[in-house]
Amino acid sequence: MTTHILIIGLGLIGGSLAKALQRNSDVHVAGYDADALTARKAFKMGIIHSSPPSLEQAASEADVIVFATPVGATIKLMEQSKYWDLKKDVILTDTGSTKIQIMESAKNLDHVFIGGHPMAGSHKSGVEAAKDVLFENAFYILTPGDKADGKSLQLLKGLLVATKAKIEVLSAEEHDHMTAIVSHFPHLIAASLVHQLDQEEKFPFARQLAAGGFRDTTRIASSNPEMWRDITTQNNTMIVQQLNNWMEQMDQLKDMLVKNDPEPIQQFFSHAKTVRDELPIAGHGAMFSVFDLYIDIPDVPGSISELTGYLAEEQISIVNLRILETREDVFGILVISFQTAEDRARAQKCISARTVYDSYIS
Ligand SMILES: NC(=O)C1=CN([C@@H]2O[C@H](COP(=O)(O)OP(=O)(O)OC[C@H]3O[C@@H](n4cnc5c(N)ncnc54)[C@H](O)[C@@H]3O)[C@@H](O)[C@H]2O)C=CC1
Ligand SMILES: O=C(O)C(=O)Cc1ccc(O)cc1
Repeated sequence: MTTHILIIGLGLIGGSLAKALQRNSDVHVAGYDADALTARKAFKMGIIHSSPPSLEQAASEADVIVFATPVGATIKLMEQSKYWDLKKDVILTDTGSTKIQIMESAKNLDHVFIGGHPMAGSHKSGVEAAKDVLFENAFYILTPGDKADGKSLQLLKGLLVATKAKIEVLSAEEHDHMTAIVSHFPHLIAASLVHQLDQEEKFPFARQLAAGGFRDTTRIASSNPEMWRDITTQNNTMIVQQLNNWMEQMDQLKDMLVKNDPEPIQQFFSHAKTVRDELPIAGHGAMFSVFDLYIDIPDVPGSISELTGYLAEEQISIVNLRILETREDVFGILVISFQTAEDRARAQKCISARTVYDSYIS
């Protein structure tokens, strides 16, 4: 029997999920977006099987409904869904980055709601950025509501196997506490570092100097501002708690810097390095899994296309490609990201066999 899935919101996450869920046999994936052009694009790109004109009609035919909208819109849609004519056994779920407020809102619904958060993504948004491999090896958190039973949870988990994500069940509180630390608060710090650069008036040239470290640390400041407004206002209490801890730590850091004693300063960096270096590597417990390969390439026209050409010939797929702007001399560092460790190992072998460039894993 065909399982009818409706995805509401066809941006980066809804589009990627739609693509991945299509891998299931006997599913029909319908997609709806408030922006009609986005829905049309998603249909043309083959991301969804159908693009129904009426949300309520599509919802009434669905066995599973996924809210993949910004979390503010998700809460509004959940409220509206009370007035939709839904199937009795429908499973409602979402992809939002926050969970406490969404699960609070779910308590008012008459149907099963299982909160969801695929913990992979990027600073990009929109249907054009959707990829069926986005969630592979990433954690996919589920927070079942009080009406969810073993059967509904199993059904949803079964469909999500197609994403190749690692599914974990957590409480909404556990989820929001941990994501505040590893995801939400870092976005605020990244944005605040960029603000600090923007306020630099004496040396406007500093922007040109903003190189590797600054760019790495602030990449996520390029994320969608509306999405992060909603996340920050919903997970506000946990984020403010993080900010309080951070400010306490900054006071200690300031004291240490005013004393300017080299020993504790080195200790500060050394402890951070140890913890950072011991973080689980991508694909083995990390939130966002990409497998980066660093390649020293000469700064001459054609070197990137030469490399990517070799990888294409050996049918090794690339997820992302960037240049670390760290140097002023003749060599640059090209960072190529792969979906799996196996792809990265094959790429390294291919590069060492076919070029003279040094490649390494950080
Ligand atoms: N961007 C990321 O890296 C990640 C985002 N998330 C969460 O997933 C959700 C979606 O995020 P993205 O796909 O990145 O956003 P997006 O901005 O790429 O896509 C959101 C889509 O929802 C549509 N939309 C907005 N309001 C709507 C409404 N009322 N009805 C129907 N469609 C509506 C928009 O037109 C847009 O196409 C958010 O809740 C976000 O917190 C979760 C994991 C990662
Ligand atoms: O680009 C990045 O590294 C991200 O931070 C992506 C991201 C954004 C929101 C989430 O809820 C989960 C992952």
